[in-house]
Amino acid sequence: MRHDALQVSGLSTGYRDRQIIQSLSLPVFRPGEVHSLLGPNAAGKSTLLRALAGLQPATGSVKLGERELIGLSLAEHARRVTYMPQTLPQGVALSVLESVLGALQASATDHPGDVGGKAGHDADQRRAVAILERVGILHLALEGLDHLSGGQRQLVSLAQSLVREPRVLLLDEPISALDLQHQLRVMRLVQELARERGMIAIMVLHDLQIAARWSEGIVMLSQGAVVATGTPAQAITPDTLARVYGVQARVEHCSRGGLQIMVDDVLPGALPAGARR
Ligand SMILES: Nc1ncnc2c1ncn2[C@@H]1O[C@H](COP(=O)(O)OP(=O)(O)OP(=O)(O)O)[C@@H](O)[C@H]1O
Repeated sequence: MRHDALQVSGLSTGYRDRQIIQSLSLPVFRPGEVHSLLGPNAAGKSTLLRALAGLQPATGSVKLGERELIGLSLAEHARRVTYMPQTLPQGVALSVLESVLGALQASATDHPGDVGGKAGHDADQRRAVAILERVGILHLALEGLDHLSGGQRQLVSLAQSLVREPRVLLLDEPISALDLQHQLRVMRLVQELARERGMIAIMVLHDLQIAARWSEGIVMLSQGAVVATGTPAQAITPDTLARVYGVQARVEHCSRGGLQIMVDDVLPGALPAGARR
């Protein structure tokens, strides 16, 4: 297994008529770590993840170890970085197991040593079943994707990403549709897999409390720019919450190392978070 760090520097990206992120640099992401990307609506979080995944044009540098990812073909990029989108596409007539197998086979070139034929097929089946089991949805294996609830679809999307065993996993609001128990299970699973595989996980979250509990590092983004980085305690402070979200908040440090975040009010004169000033 390769254990390379991810280094983002001078990254710019946006859409045809509008630059969203301008020359953004981030602290190094190390193998085995979980990081959270926070910020208000429209801050540019998804745009940044999609640029890191090679899904939209960008300039600057995104290096995994010594390898520059910007400019790689989509297939080459996808061999190293997997992006879990906010939603699964609708109208796909596949079972859960078939969709996870499909995700694995689409990444077949990641594993050039893999055997083909029946042995290869059996190995893929075992791998898909194993990931369904770890995500806790093996009982849904033969269910059609279009018969699933929103939360179940989100778990399938996670399984499709994890089965590819990427070196960098980018998750866009992976727990937004999940109940409390599933939120905890998913965060724990991502942390475990990051450590087991030496994978770098970067996720967009809106729940600051969860981000603080499960992340080694935080990146706080506002209007396409980095406002704060560091450990949860360094990055999530009353000052950064006021600047980024326009709220008056208290942050208390718990004895078990977590943060307790209490939002008391919207600051007087604050624009809706994310609105351009
Ligand atoms: N396909 C697109 N074409 C043009 N502009 C876009 C496109 N997608 C997003 N944007 C714009 O880019 C900006 C950043 O959007 P982005 O989706 O990255 O924000 P975000 O931080 O992920 O927000 P949220 O928390 O609401 O999901 C927004 O102003 C949005 O309108």
